[in-house]
Amino acid sequence: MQHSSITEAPHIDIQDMDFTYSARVRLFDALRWRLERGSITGLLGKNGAGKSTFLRLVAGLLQPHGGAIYQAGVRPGDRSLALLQSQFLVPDAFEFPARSRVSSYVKAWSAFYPAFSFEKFEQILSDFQTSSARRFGEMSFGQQKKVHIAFALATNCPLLLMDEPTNGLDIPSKSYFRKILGRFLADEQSVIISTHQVKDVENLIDRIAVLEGGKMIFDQTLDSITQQYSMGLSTSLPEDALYHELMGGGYQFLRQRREGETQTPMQLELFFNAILSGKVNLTNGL
Ligand SMILES: Nc1ncnc2c1ncn2[C@@H]1O[C@H](COP(=O)(O)OP(=O)(O)OP(=O)(O)O)[C@@H](O)[C@H]1O
Repeated sequence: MQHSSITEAPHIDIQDMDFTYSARVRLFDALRWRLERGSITGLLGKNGAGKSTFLRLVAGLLQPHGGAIYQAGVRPGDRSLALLQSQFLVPDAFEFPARSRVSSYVKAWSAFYPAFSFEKFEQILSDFQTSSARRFGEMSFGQQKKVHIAFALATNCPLLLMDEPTNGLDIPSKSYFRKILGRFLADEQSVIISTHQVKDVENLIDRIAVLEGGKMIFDQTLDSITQQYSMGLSTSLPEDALYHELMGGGYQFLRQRREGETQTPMQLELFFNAILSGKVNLTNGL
């Protein structure tokens, strides 16, 4: 059902969405998911789980074949001007015009985004040690990706969708990426970052959503996960471990948090592997 008030509607509301690229393979099957405003969500899933497709559906670049998607109460597939001005997708693959200078490209395209901040754009590019005086044709893929990320943040759109944004970034730039998002996002903005490189989004995201087998099989905030579960390293395997991995001479384990026990830090990769192992019945938050 379409929401009557845009401000009351969840930021994203996906109702029994089906999607398929071919008659043989159904990629999403009655997928349900809701996202309230103001979080940085890590959209996790194995290669081919459908993360890029999911972001394109949320952005309205693809249409669901069954069910419905609402973004702030409206269907993104209708591509209304108000919706296009309120979201920005950083795709995994892109091509900028090689002969254009970054500055002239940004001047032209920023006109579509009423809240665009040139100051923010220049600041982020400078933090990334990249200059808007350069032509795209002279820049590496990673440098062009930095322009895309800087542009996305400078739009000040309420919804930012980023498909594997750290692909192509070197190690210092990955760390800058995390700092920049922490520094330049407003509280009410929502960001969805898809990745299969879980470590890249550690200490950045505040919730995780996991795509697997055509559904969103898990969605919870990191805080609620660490309230329920303890993660750590031990030379002997705790009896109550729900999941473990061998690590050096010991075990990296996940178990239910015991009463009164201090919360342990989130170990994203371990937790993601535990979800995908299918061996543990974690509270999925859905
Ligand atoms: N345009 C297309 N036509 C047909 N099949 C496609 C198309 N795009 C993607 N697929 C298939 O849909 C599935 C999901 O692809 P998608 O790129 O959305 O996954 P992903 O989770 O983003 O993968 P990765 O982590 O490898 O980037 C894959 O099996 C892929 O082969």
